[in-house]
Order: sequence, then C-alpha cells, then structure tokens
Amino acid sequence: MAADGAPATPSAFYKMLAVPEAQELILSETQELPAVEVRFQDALHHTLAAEVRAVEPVPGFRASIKDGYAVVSSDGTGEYEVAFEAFAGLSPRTLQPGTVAYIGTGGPLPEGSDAVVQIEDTEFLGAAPSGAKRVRIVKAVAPGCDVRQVGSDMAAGEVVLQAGHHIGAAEVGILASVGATRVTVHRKPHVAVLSTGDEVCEPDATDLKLGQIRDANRAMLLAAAAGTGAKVTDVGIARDTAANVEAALDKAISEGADILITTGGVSMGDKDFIKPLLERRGTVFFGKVKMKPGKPLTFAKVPVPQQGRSLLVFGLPGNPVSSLVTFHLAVVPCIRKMEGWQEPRLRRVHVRTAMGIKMDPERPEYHRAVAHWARPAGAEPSACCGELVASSTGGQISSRLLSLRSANVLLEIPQADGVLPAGTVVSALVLGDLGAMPMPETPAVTVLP
Ligand SMILES: Nc1nc2c(c(=O)[nH]1)N[C@H]1C(S)=C(S)[C@@H](COP(=O)(O)OP(=O)(O)OC[C@H]3O[C@@H](n4cnc5c(N)ncnc54)[C@H](O)[C@@H]3O)O[C@H]1N2
Ligand code: MOO
Repeated sequence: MAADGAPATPSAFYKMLAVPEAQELILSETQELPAVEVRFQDALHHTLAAEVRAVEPVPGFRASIKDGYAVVSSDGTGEYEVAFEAFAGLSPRTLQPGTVAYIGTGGPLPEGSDAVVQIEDTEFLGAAPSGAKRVRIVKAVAPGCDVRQVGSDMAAGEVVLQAGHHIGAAEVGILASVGATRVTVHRKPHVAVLSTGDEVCEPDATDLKLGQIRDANRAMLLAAAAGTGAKVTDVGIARDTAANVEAALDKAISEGADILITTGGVSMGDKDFIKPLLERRGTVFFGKVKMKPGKPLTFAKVPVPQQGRSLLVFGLPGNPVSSLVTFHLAVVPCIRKMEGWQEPRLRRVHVRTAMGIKMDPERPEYHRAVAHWARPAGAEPSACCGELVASSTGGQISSRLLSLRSANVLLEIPQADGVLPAGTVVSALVLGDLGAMPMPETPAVTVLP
C-alpha cells in the first residue's frame, strides 16, 4: 500500500508523464530550504534569502580618481605652494585658496578643495630652502573634476543585492565593500547517492565475473551533485533485496539527506525494488516519463515524521547515460529550487544542428551534443555574426557514457519518424556553465553592424 492508503501501483501501470509535466510536479513538491546566516566569504555560490543594503555610502568620502593635486578649481592655472599631502589616515586639513595639496588615487579630498588636477597637467617646480614645495598647474579644471563624490558608487541605504541573487566573486566583493560581513542565504541541500544491483561492483574491483560491471553511476552522480554545490553522502551499493534497499533509504534519512538519488532497479524486472519500496514508505508522484533516455524515471516523497520533514527521492534508471541525463532534467532544478533560485529550470538556447539526427518515433530525445560558436554555413569569412552550432556526440544508446563526453547541451529532438536534417535550428538545454564549449573558430566580434 502507498502511504496515502491507495493500493501500490504495479510498475507496469504507471501513467507515462510528459517531461514538462514531470518537471512541474517536481518543482511543486520542492520547498526552499530554510535560511541560515553565514560569513560573507562562505556565501559564495549560495542564493541570498534576504536583500542586502549598503549601510554606509561607497566611497564614504570624496575620493580622488587620479594621482595629482587637490585644488580650488576657481584658482585656475598658475604657480602654487603645495600646502600638504592628503593621504588616508592623516588628520584632515583644510585647503586654503591659492594653495594645492598633493593627493594620491583614492585619497580623501581636503575640505575647501573641489577638484583634482592630474600629475600630467602639472609641472613640479622644486622645493624652496624652507622646504616648501611649489607646482605649476598647467590646465584649469572644472569643479568635481577627477573626484568620486560620496556614495557615487553605492548610496547609503541602496539595495545592492536582492533576495534571490546568486553570490559569485563580484557579489563577495560588493558585500565586502559595504561591510556586510554576515548575510542570510538559503541552506544548500544534502544529497545522498545510492547504486543498486547485484551486478554492480566497486570501480577498483579486480576480478569481475561474467555479468558484473563497475559502478560508474555512483561516483558520477556524487560528482554531479557536488558540482551543484550540494553536500553529498555516499550511501554505497545496495544488493538486490528489498531489505537492502530499504536499509539504504533509512541510512540516507539518518544521515539527514534532503534528497536521495538511487540508480538502477526502477524498470520492469522482478528485481526492481525501488518503486515498490517508495510506494510502501511514501508517495510516488510518477514512475514513467516520456523521454529518451530516462523512461523509468521515478519521483517520490518519503515522510520522516520523527524529524518533521520529508525526503525527496529520485529513482534514476541504471543505464549510466539515462542516470546523468535525468539528473540534469529532474534533480538539478529541484536542487536549485531548494537552494533558493527564483528560476530553477535549465536554461534553453537555440542551436543549429551540424549533422542529420535520427528521431525516435516513440519518445522525444535529449540528444547529447557539443555546441560551439561558429559562422553560419556559407557566410563570408569576414562576417561578424555567428551562432551556436551543435555536433552530436555520436551513438546515443543509454549505456554509452561517451555520448556525454564534453557534451554541453541536450538537444530537444521531437518525437517523430525520420531524420532531422542537418542545419535545422532546435532548442537545447544548457548543461553546466558551457565550460566545455570549444573555442570559437573566428576571432571575437568587436564591432556589430
Ligand atoms: N521490459 C522492459 N525492460 C526495460 C524497459 C522497459 O520499459 N521494459 N526500460 C528500459 C529502459 S528505457 C531503461 S533506461 C532501463 C532501466 O533499468 P533499471 O533502472 O531498472 O536499471 P537496471 O536494470 O538495474 O540496469 C540497467 C543497466 O544499467 C547498468 N547499471 C546499473 N547500475 C549501474 C551503475 N551503478 N553503474 C553502471 N551501470 C549500471 C546495468 O548493468 C544495466 O546494464 O531498463 C530497460 N529495460
Ligand atoms: O529510458 Mo532508457 O534510458 O532509454 O535506456
């Protein structure tokens, strides 16, 4: 029986959902994790749970943009005594008309001055025996010249980062410059990963027997989850008994996981224990999705009453490619929503296919490809505008992990008969940060028409 008292659904009879329907169901069952306060350096790659305002203006004083002389601009050109040097940390002094003060870049403008004349527009005349230095101002400047006014970079009270903003290196710098040394971010999820199957062995096993395979999925999915910034826990390999798989589920719960990812054992075989276990312990939202690869993808929620929370479980197919593709399509948006992303879905781009792609008449396919920036076919070599062109990674069978090697997009190939001709523009989901994109074949575009 399922947790809600409904009879357990035999795996064969799960309704096949369309991918967008499955994705929306996942997001509707996913809650943002609670906010925590962290040091600003530890906020890197987190999402802000509360806005950050500048408590003080930046700059906090009128600052020079150049090395030069602080002047009273109405004094104009001529010879002047260098009355003093204006540096950070020195006690503030007032500049009298008819004198100038030496100032460095970033130095505080003395009271009485209203502009800076850069060194290049001056001529040093030397020091008198008394020690007084003199300088000729060669070029007159307008009030405010080469001065950053108080709050001109960030005004006091200005919202410098909104709730929902992702913290990258620039944001860490912004937090540091306004003195926001403690910030409120969403906690990142804790993801546990389990492989299942009697045939599955540790990758370093030395004496594989007929039918045994090395466990590619667990290390790969742990890496993929860690790559999102999640905390990860390795729950190991569960042998094909209902008790083993249930013990692994309980281990993930006791370790405090928010998400459990399992691979294998979700299809139609008599050793496919994942769906029946999830039906017994919680609610299975779907157990079949119309996609290639990844058809048996399963999503469930298991209540953890003793901790007043739930565990989300993704039963990914055992085929290695299916497991990583479904990780991207199903688990990544869930992780992103938990950690506070306002728009957790994968990003889409348009790409032109470099070769013909055979379509599947039964399921839409997520075809692994490498997108790169290129001139459109037939364009003049001098043409400045390019587009994304995607090359297939070759054989797309779900066991062939090489189909994911260097893949930076999943082409969304419609369900249909025949071959999608080379040169067709299709939508593609972006994997990661496009770091695997080959370098452009043409120099960067510098001038747009
Ligand atoms: N009668 C049917 N059979 C299958 C169907 C179906 O609709 N009817 N669907 C097929 C599809 S599509 C997929 S995908 C697979 C998914 O099967 P399971 O999730 O139950 O996975 P397993 O049977 O356990 O394994 C499948 C395949 O993957 C290898 N594997 C498993 N775990 C790992 C691992 N950790 N590392 C590397 N490789 C792994 C395993 O040895 C199998 O070769 O079901 C089809 N069958
Ligand atoms: O749905 Mo499966 O992943 O095609 O081999």
